[in-house]
Amino acid sequence: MIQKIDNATVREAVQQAYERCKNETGGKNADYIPYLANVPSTLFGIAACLPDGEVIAVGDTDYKFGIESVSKVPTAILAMNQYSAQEVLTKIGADATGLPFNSIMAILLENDHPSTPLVNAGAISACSMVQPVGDSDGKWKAITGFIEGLAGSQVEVIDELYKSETATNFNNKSIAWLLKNYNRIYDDPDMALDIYTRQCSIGVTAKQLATMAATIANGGKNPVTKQQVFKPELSPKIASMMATVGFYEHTGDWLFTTGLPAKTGVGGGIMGVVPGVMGVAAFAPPLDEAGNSVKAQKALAYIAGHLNLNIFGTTRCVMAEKEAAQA
Ligand SMILES: NC(=O)CC[C@H](N)C(=O)O
Repeated sequence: MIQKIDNATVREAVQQAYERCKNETGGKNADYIPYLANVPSTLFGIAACLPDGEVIAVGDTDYKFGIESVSKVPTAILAMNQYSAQEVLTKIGADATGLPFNSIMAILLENDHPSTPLVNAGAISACSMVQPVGDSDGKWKAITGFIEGLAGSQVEVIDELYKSETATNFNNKSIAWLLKNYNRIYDDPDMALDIYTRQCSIGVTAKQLATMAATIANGGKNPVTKQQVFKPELSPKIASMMATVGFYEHTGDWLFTTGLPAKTGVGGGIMGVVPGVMGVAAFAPPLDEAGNSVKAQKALAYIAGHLNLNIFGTTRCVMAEKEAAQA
């Protein structure tokens, strides 16, 4: 069955989600990265980006927060776009770990395999793959340029966050060197780790995350700038990775509840992709024990349920305007 929705229905759902969730007090800011502990816990914003380029935004959607693990998504797409989906599958993998994002045990259990670019190990490996190999500045330009293409606007590193992460990323150092031991780092390990740490420290707004998600949902074509950012065939590849591991050890619960491929970050952001339909995002710093924003999960779960966005559902949601424009 097809269910047509229009921009006004989405606006209403976003507003309702905001009202329903704004007083939610569960969770706690990440504190293993000192900067994140000090971000105001009451910040809350929701955004959706539609195929015609309209960005719906309610709450603190212009606040720049640390993108953190949501950055694993653009870098995974970039690596697939530069090489191929198959090569990323062979060199990194696409398996859910069912374990925390920074798990060393997952690498050992997967028999030397980073498993997926959407956990720390695979993300550091993906950073090592990004071309030009051996050129830190060139890699950084490729990554930030790619994120800007997806978001349709500029991004920059939050310096204080980058310093804070660099001073405390001992576990990630172990991951980078363990992967080097297994020949799963395809450039200098310290450089790959630095690129990873820097990409996690990029500041983004909920509006930018929603636009990034919409570009993925729209087959790599940014609905705001109309620029084709990556090969269309990579959209289902990245959406499947987000669906299988986007919430780490809570991924099954999330997917069961919402049916929405999405990716979280310990900065409090969540980016959700509704393939062929739209991008949604929410931001609120307090996290659950797996490192996923409590309020942002509630808000997006409400929107997904209300608009029938479940990709496993028997009712397929489509934008009415889009259909009319195509007719
Ligand atoms: N889940 C996350 O957002 C983790 C990102 C963080 N920079 C880390 O590597 O620990």
